Amino acid sequence: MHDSDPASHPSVEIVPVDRVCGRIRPPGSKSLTNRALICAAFADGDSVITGALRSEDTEVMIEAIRSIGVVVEASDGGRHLNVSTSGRIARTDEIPIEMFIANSGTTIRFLTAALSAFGGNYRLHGVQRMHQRPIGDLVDAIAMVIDGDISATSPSGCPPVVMSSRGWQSDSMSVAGAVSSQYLSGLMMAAPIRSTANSNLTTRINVVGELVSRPYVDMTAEVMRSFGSVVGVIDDASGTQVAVDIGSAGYIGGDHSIEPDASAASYFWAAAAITGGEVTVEGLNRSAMQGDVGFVDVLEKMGCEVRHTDDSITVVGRPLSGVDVDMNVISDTVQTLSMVALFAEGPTRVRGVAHNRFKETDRIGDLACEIRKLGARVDEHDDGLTIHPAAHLHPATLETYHDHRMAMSFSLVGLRLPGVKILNPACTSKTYPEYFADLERLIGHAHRWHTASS
Ligand SMILES: O=C(O)C1=C[C@@H](OP(=O)(O)O)[C@@H](O)[C@H](O)C1
Ligand SMILES: C=C(OP(=O)(O)O)C(=O)O
Repeated sequence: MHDSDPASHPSVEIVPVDRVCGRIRPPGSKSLTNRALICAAFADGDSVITGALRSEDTEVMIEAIRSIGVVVEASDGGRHLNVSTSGRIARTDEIPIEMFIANSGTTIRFLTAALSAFGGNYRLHGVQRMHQRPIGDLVDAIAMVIDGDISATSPSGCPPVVMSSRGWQSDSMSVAGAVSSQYLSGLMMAAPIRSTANSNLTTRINVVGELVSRPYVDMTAEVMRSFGSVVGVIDDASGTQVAVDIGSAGYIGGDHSIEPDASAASYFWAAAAITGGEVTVEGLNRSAMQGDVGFVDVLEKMGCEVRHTDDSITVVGRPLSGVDVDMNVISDTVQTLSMVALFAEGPTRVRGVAHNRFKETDRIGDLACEIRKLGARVDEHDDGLTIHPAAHLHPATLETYHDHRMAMSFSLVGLRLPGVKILNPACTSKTYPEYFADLERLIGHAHRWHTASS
């Protein structure tokens, strides 16, 4: 193991820096990689995915589709994927195929929907936390259309998911969207799989009630279109109800390139913001498919200067003021923003993210708990939190709750405050195994890796 390999160290301490300045291209988007893998796995013809993310969340997706006969060949450190299905993908109606999906929400939600449309016997399970993360609304939606049985077997409708399916037998379905948008995205991507098998009709999916994290649904539609699908996302006149129509055409294999991950980029933009530095993230622009590029708009509102080009977004740190912001559509960046808030003048109120309690950990309660250890006051609300910056923050040893975004966010405080130790830094492997190495390269010096946890 390498000296600075997070896996060999129970904690890491970031050595503060004056100003973070530089350019960086984060690894490929998790959300785009896993969508492309689903579409490619069920496509007619082979696909090539370039710029893909290699991390735990994409590896569990790749292993799962391999288990139904899809051939995935990785090269260039996992960034280049050849996905081949022709004549190999098999549906088994006998022994259930076991799929281990660790704690990847996208993988379990997208696959549950896709496999229910494809048909066969499956059991999808993960780590302990995955068995506490909801999937009941998706399972209920599928139960209404499946020719077969599906259930979520942990209390409160959580995985493992067990299903025995001969496909869908309806062209119309409804799903709730208040807990996660991944249910709708999963059903959307499943529709062409079912269409090729069973139907020449358009599939209509109605969203019942609120839909969180909306940009991910538009991303799903865009990726599907790039695989030949005809998709319409329809907002009613009041702007509160969403429905999706998906044409009967199946997926067609082809070449797809993946944008750098915008949620991962948020840490680097925030590093510029809190140190008065200047960081350019390459490979992203205002019209990226990922809604999380909108994080820079919040930094701009706090006082930063933001510059956009066709192939980059730069943040220049300036004196920061607190904001009152609804982060429903960019909820993966709440932890990043909370760290920026600690260095702003005046409080920051984050709204609209009640669904953050259902992610890798409770990203409201657990986040508040760790921020308080640094000496700041935090009010916890049902839908978010208010952070009151303290005149003097103090060093602390911070828990990460097996949540990659906790570890990556806490590294930001370490850029300004000596003595911040982050426990279990290896948890960034869920979406960004090289995070600490990339941060080191950007700031130009090494972190202190600890062999004891405190
Ligand atoms: O569809 C996706 O790729 C994602 C949707 C979001 O989840 P929710 O819809 O549960 O908010 C986001 O938090 C997750 O990291 C990725
Ligand atoms: C919430 C996340 O992931 P998922 O829901 O895909 O596990 C995340 O990456 O922040």
